[in-house]
Amino acid sequence: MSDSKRLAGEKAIEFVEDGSIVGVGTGSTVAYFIDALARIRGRIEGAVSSSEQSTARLKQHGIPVIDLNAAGPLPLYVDGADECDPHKHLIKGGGAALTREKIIAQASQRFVCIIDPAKRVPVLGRFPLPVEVIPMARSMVAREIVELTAGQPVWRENVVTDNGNWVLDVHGLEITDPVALEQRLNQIPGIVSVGLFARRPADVVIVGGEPPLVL
Ligand SMILES: O=C[C@H](O)[C@H](O)[C@H](O)COP(=O)(O)O
Repeated sequence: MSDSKRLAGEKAIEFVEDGSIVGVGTGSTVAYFIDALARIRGRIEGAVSSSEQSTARLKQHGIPVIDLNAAGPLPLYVDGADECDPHKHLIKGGGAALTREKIIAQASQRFVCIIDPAKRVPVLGRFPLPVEVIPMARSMVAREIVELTAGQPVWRENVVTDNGNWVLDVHGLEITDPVALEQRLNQIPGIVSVGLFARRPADVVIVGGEPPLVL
């Protein structure tokens, strides 16, 4: 598993443009991408980071971390996923970094998603859908989700996001229309962001293996 994550992360380096600022996601697969990026750090201007975790790793490698507001639109965003369907729609947020990830994905011209083969599914939903919520809205949002979907929201206790918020994981979904579900959930007050990347899916998916598969 970790070998396929490493192979996916290393393959993504081929998408990095010289002199650019690279958007960097979060997670164990991205950690391999950051390590590979370190080997070419002289060729890039820096990185925009989606989490404190990735910022720490980038800095350890001496890669300059640049504020998104100072960077403008990015040519490339590289990130992992918890699930990926055949339309490159994703579930993300297993590491609670979904909101900043979504912001950087939106700011990027090309989103390259790096996954191991186990992340590929025909229909999203086996992995519980993460939803970042403002703490005071947790119970209300959970009730709304129960009313709106067939899912069961579970509070991810003891987890506080980098933005100071909480996470609900919605179990038992079979997401046949990810764009519609993302839109509907986004309308509930108190939801900061939904870990569905359907309105802005990945552009390229790299599945780690020998050789890696580029979809
Ligand atoms: O919040 C975390 C991110 O969305 C990750 O990209 C996702 O959880 C996949 O992580 P990993 O590469 O560790 O499986």
